[in-house]
Amino acid sequence: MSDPVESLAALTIHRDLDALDSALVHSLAELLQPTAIAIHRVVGLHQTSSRWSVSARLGRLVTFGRPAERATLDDELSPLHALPAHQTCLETATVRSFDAASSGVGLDMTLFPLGSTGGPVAVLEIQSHRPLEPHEMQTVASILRVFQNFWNVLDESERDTLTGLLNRKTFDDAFFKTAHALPGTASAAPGATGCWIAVFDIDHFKSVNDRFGHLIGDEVLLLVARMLREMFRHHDRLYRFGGEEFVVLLRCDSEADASRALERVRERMAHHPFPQVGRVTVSIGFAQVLPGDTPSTAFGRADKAVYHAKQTGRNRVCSHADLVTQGHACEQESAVGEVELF
Ligand SMILES: Nc1nc2c(ncn2[C@@H]2O[C@H](COP(=O)(O)OP(=O)(O)OP(=O)(O)O)[C@@H](O)[C@H]2O)c(=O)[nH]1
Repeated sequence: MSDPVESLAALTIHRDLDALDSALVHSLAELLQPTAIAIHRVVGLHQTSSRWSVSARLGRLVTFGRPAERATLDDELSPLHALPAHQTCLETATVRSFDAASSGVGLDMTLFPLGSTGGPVAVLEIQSHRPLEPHEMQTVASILRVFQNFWNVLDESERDTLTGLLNRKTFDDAFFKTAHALPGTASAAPGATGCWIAVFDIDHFKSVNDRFGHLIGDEVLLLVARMLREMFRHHDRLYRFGGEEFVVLLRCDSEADASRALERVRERMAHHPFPQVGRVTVSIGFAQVLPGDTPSTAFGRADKAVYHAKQTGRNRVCSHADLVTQGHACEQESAVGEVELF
């Protein structure tokens, strides 16, 4: 077993949550030399719609007697009950160990709950040809305590305090990661889907504050954020950019798919009875993220489209591509460096 202190030092170099999960998996793999190791995170807001998503994995992880695939779309992720031992580990927040005969995967398997401030949110799975020794279990538990504290600090720094959505500060990094993996780019993964950026702006929000007060205004912002989380897939990234403006990075196959998803959100919002306030509508502008875009060029196009939606009646979804076709905007707005970086 290599040095646990070195493992902790390697972990705490990272400032990115995805990288932190991978670093944990790598550190523990070096320490324990297991057959496979993975972190299963719970995604989705509600018990019924929650699913497992493998956020980091090393080795040939076996589930149900076959290698696990890293699924990318919500529909392809397993519901919680598909991994009953993992679900119990999560719900009881206890470490669970299985020998090769009882694990269901033909190997020894140990499951550790991973918590956040609100309770367990993930399970660390270690598969090996031998049971973990008591001193190894103790070392893993200690590393996980540091990992979780560090994860919580990073997670909090990436989120908007009112809504819990990602904050603007984290947008650029996520944008560049997405833009570098777009279909047609050198680093695109096989089967990569396109990406659209959408800007949501609540209509006449000042009048909500003026008529009902800031507390009710905040409540509206919270409800809008929750509806966005419910209506987008877990791999779509949701941001509050401040005030009543929200931004979504949306993975879709086509402009028509993006438009349909956004139209669904607009419509649901417009029909939702907001307590005390009644009807609240949003204007939405969207644009395809193109290879070579910077965060500001892509945002600038979506922002132009949302401005058009406001000018033409609000409670509308407008595409920048349509503005170009109709002569309200020009394609050159995609040129890198044309819009100032924020
Ligand atoms: N309650 C609350 N209000 C906020 C917050 N941040 C910004 N606001 C308010 O959001 C309002 C935004 O108003 P405007 O930018 O004039 O836009 P609008 O009234 O939504 O009008 P349109 O966008 O043109 O439909 C302002 O009154 C801000 O004070 C917040 O965190 N909480």
